[in-house]
Amino acid sequence: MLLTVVVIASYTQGMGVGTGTNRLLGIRLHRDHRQALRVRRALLGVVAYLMWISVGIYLHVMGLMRVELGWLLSYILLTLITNVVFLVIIRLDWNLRFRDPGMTLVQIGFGIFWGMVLLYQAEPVARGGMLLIFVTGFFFGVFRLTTRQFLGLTLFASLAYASLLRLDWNLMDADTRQTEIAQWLFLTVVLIWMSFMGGYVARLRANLRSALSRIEELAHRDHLTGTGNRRAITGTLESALQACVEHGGALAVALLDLDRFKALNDKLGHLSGDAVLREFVQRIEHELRGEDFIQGAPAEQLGRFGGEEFLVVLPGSNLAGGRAAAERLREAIACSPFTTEAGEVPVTVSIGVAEYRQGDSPEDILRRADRALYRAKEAGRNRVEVN
Ligand SMILES: Nc1nc2c(ncn2[C@@H]2O[C@H](COP(=O)(O)OP(=O)(O)OP(=O)(O)O)[C@@H](O)[C@H]2O)c(=O)[nH]1
Repeated sequence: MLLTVVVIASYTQGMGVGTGTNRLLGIRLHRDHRQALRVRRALLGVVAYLMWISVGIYLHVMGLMRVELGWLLSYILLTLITNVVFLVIIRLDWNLRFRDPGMTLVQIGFGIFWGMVLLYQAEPVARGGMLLIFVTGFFFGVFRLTTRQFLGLTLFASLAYASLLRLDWNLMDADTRQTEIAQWLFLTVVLIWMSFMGGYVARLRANLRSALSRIEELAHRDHLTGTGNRRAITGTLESALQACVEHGGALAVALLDLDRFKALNDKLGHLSGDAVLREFVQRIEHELRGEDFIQGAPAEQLGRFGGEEFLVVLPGSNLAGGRAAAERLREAIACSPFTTEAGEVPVTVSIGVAEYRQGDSPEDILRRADRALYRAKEAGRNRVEVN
């Protein structure tokens, strides 16, 4: 009963209504998103087995199975145990040690095995219809398996069915033999076709995944300097603020603005200005190296906020720590001239620092950093001010 509830919860989640259902039932499939997906897929496998078992029960009632009820009950028990083992492996994260953590090949392999066992015990007259359901098990591989893996499974299924016919050969009359051979051929042809389709879909999926990650990369990266863009650094700031709200702790931000950059552009040209921006980012990133973790996850710590304005998020730093870090950054820029096509050029930066105060929104802390930056400019530039 519980299994059925879990299966339905996972199934409805797959249809987009499950988050609520699972929350309602107090079921959390897995703390890790990818593992939760694998649990969900394994549970969908259980649905497929339940369908298959229903077929077995129906055929038994109709007198089309060659076995007793006890055999059928043992079969049901063993297939469910197989599924529970897969679920436990995923829940305990043991699957992460395998080359394919989704265990797609193995799960389909077991599906074929158990499918064949039931097919063998069915009267030949029922097998044609059963094969229709049997091939649905292959759909689980459509998103994962390569054509070669699919063909391997096809060979396995085709040989298994051929062996089944061989075992039954002497019990069959001539008509049944003809029908069975035709069914075996159709099964093999359909599975070969599915192998190529499945491989094609898997390739499409891989292409889509790499295109998506490229788009994601582009959406978060500043084209000129290669650092995070405003969207990325704002995301970092929001996560860092959230971490402060949830776990306490300090947080400082530093708003950096290159000094008299317009004059530099006017004097040396825009291309040299661009080169300065790139070197600026390199120097700052070099200084920040090894500090880019928020709540244990890697995060973009520097981002281009506007034209020649950059934001640095300093998780764990209070105002004094933020000021010290900002001083280091200022010094890293002012310590030696920058190299451009037009020659070496001295560059300085003004920095405004603010720390997190309880109840701050991202805008609040940024507003205070901006005020401090304004004061740094007013006080003569190439300096750090805090607010
Ligand atoms: N080369 C280059 N220049 C840029 C880029 N983005 C913004 N700028 C220039 O940065 C300059 C910023 O000028 P202002 O806002 O007047 O500031 P500033 O000259 O740095 O003066 P202060 O900030 O007061 O020290 C403008 O001339 C922009 O054209 C860019 O991607 N490349």
